[in-house]
Amino acid sequence: MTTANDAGIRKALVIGDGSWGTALALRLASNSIETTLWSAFPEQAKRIGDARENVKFLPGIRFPDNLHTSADPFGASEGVDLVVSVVPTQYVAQVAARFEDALRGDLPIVTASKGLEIDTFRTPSQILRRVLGERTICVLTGPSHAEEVARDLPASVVAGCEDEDFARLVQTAFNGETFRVYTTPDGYGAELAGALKNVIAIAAGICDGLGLGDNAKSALLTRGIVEIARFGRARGADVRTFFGLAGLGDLVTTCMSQHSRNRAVGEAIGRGKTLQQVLDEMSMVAEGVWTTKALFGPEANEDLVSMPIAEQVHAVLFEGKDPREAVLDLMRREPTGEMDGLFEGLDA
Ligand SMILES: NC(=O)c1ccc[n+]([C@@H]2O[C@H](COP(=O)([O-])OP(=O)(O)OC[C@H]3O[C@@H](n4cnc5c(N)ncnc54)[C@H](O)[C@@H]3O)[C@@H](O)[C@H]2O)c1
Ligand SMILES: O=P(O)(O)OC[C@H](O)CO
Repeated sequence: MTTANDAGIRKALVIGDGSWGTALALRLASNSIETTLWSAFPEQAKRIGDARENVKFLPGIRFPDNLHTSADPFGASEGVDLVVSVVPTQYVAQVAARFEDALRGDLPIVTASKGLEIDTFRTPSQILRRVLGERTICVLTGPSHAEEVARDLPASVVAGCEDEDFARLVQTAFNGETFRVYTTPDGYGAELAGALKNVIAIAAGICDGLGLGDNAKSALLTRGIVEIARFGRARGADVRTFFGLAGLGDLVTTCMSQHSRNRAVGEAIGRGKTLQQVLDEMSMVAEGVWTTKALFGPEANEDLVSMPIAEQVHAVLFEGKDPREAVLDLMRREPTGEMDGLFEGLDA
């Protein structure tokens, strides 16, 4: 099997020192790539470097010798073969701007953020292209909680890029015995699926918080995937992507996992907390909150297809609707066909 070094990847930069950036940096380092984990905050870069562990966002995992830390965009970018952006979506633009002069013009980028920019409805890839200029971008996404990946528990993800050579390079860079990477040309669909599943995960958490049982949660997941796939199709994504690792796979993990921040936000709200109370208690990001907002912002509404679950999540999070009322409103809707409009006109 071709190794990352055989494929010419010897030095990597991971932008973003959260739990997922750290887990991905560890993954690259374990594939014998000299890796730098870049932090937006110098004191945090120093703290991680001194402790040889990301005590704040991924405690308990010791850094190997080939994993370095930095808060300097120029030093961190020097001589790198691979750049990975893992910044919470609302900060991608401002962080990318700090790398504008440091990253040479044609260097492709991997993005592993899962969200949508609130005011613009841009995906992380679109934000990166806008700030750093037109270039090849590969989306790395799928069911992958950092806490498990960092402990080398088996996981599978997908590397999505129209440039299939780059998707294969990314596959080689990250692939390993406990981390199996597939490729797909539908990077846009994979990125949309990864963002939208978080909205459904908040709804799943609300279900948990209200104690609605397993039938309700299964129904929610199944209707959730139909809903986000329909939206993806309307936006030009390949509907099949939503039934792969980036969509269904990640939806199941996020809706079921005790690690999921999005599910946890929903659960706390289902138990009676307000969104503000929940966010005040969190140091990590729950992207679904902002993606829900983006879905109902001016840039998304234009071709918003029917998204009944997302609509109710939006009403609960941002309009103070009682979650029990939201569930009732979902159940009282006019009965419809199960897959209406989803696969019409597609080849068998
Ligand atoms: N955690 C996971 O298991 C996981 C898995 C897959 C994808 N993701 C995605 O990865 C992205 C990063 O999430 P995470 O879980 O690594 O983060 P995190 O919640 O663990 O940590 C928060 C991150 O935000 C950064 N941050 C806070 N304020 C900032 C600011 N003003 N400017 C720039 N950065 C700031 C922090 O430095 C830190 O890197 C998200 O889009 C998330 O959806 C996370
Ligand atoms: O903890 P969450 O809810 O942000 O989910 C993290 C990942 O997207 C799971 O694949």
